[in-house]
Amino acid sequence: QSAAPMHNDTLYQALGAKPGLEALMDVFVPALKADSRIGAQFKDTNAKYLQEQLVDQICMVSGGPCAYKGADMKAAHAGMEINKAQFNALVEVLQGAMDARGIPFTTQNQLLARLAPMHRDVITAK
Ligand code: HEM
Repeated sequence: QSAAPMHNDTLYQALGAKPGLEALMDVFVPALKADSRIGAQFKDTNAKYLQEQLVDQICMVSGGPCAYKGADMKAAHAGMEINKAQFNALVEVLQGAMDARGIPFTTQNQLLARLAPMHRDVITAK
């Protein structure tokens, strides 16, 4: 059986495919909960569930063979009054996690570029 990808999965592979994303989320979600700026917003969040959703979502947006089945970004963050500073804080925590996992800077920026448009659905406060 040929493994010819139906689409470009270069970014997914650069992130270490499924094992790489799982390892990244093992660092990222605890770091989010520990963050002094936004950690409190995740205090009641089930880390395992969030990690699984993020693995599937990032797998999908990076071109991997996954289907994200969680809530859409607008619904997931509705009523949270997330502002731009909080969004940027999450991005910083993600950068820190990617650094800790040794993900190259260009790969980091490619992922961030694919997540950035989600700000329209996530940020609902000034
Ligand atoms: C690009 C930016 C972001 C992405 C890709 C993202 C992704 C996600 C995903 C996939 C979920 C799970 C949805 C589900 O329940 O099915 C989620 C939930 C959540 N997100 Fe985000 N998020 C982003 C930004 C933020 C920011 C900036 C905050 C707050 C500072 C935040 C706070 C939360 C919280 C509190 C939950 C709910 C977890 C729970 O159910 O307890 N998110 N997010």
